[in-house]
Amino acid sequence: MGQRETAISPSAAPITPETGLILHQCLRERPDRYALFLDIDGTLIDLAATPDGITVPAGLGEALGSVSARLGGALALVTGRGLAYADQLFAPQRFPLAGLHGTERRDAEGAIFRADPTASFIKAKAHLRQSAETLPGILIEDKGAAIAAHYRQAPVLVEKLEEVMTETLHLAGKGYELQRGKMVFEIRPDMADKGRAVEAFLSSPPFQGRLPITIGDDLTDEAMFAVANRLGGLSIKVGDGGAEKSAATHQIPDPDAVRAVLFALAGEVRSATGEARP
Ligand SMILES: O=P(O)(O)OC[C@H]1O[C@H](O[C@H]2O[C@H](CO)[C@@H](O)[C@H](O)[C@H]2O)[C@H](O)[C@@H](O)[C@@H]1O
Repeated sequence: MGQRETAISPSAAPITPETGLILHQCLRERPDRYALFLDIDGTLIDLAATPDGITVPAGLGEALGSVSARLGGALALVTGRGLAYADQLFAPQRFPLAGLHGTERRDAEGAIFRADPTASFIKAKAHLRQSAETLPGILIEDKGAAIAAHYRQAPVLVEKLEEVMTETLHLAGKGYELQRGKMVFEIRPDMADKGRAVEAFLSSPPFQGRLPITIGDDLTDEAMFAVANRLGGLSIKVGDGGAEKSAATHQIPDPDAVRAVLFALAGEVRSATGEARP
């Protein structure tokens, strides 16, 4: 599981010009108008060599809690991680959350929506695990209703792994699709995506009636960018995405720049309410 920093050292980075300032201004000036949807890996938390190698910066969970309070609770995490994994990263804080790229979702009332893996998907996962034994460096992350195969430790195997994932998808049968991401292939149910998760959140309080601000760094985040664009919100891509095209209308350099805005807002909320820094 991801490491958490223990020292209290919220980022002292200045807010990055342009997008950082726009984001800060929207959330500070119109907290009743916007809802915030945040991806986790590569957006809130720096990427690491392995899925469990991530470090949650000190004070980040508390900062998210303060920003959420400022937005009347209209802050949700929308991630490829499972619900339980994402929750423990920010505990004791707990937020509305969409996991496995929207396959599972916990709304603001705590109601959970999820899909069970089919029997053919369970067999397909066993096939993938067995095939990966012959692919040194390929790391399998079984997330229950979805499964990821990471090639960050063995980039030369990308083509071979893609073949294995295509076979695995075939075995999984109807209702599943291949999701590409940063040095990873995933197989997940095709009935959900991050865009549909954002729409589902927006259909009930405290998100309802607000404009979505969606922030993410990867291909899976494109679905939520499209929703934000269609509804007149703000879509923000973290990093330049290399050769990948993005529908996002705004760009911010890196997770540090995202966190700078969140820590600044959280500090303002605490000053306004007279709360001590955690
Ligand atoms: O939607 P996200 O919150 O961005 O989650 C996407 C995937 O993130 C994780 O994989 C990525 O981050 C790892 C840790 O930094 C990195 O080693 C890997 O190469 C990245 O692809 C996670 O392991 C996946 O389950 C998520 O779907």
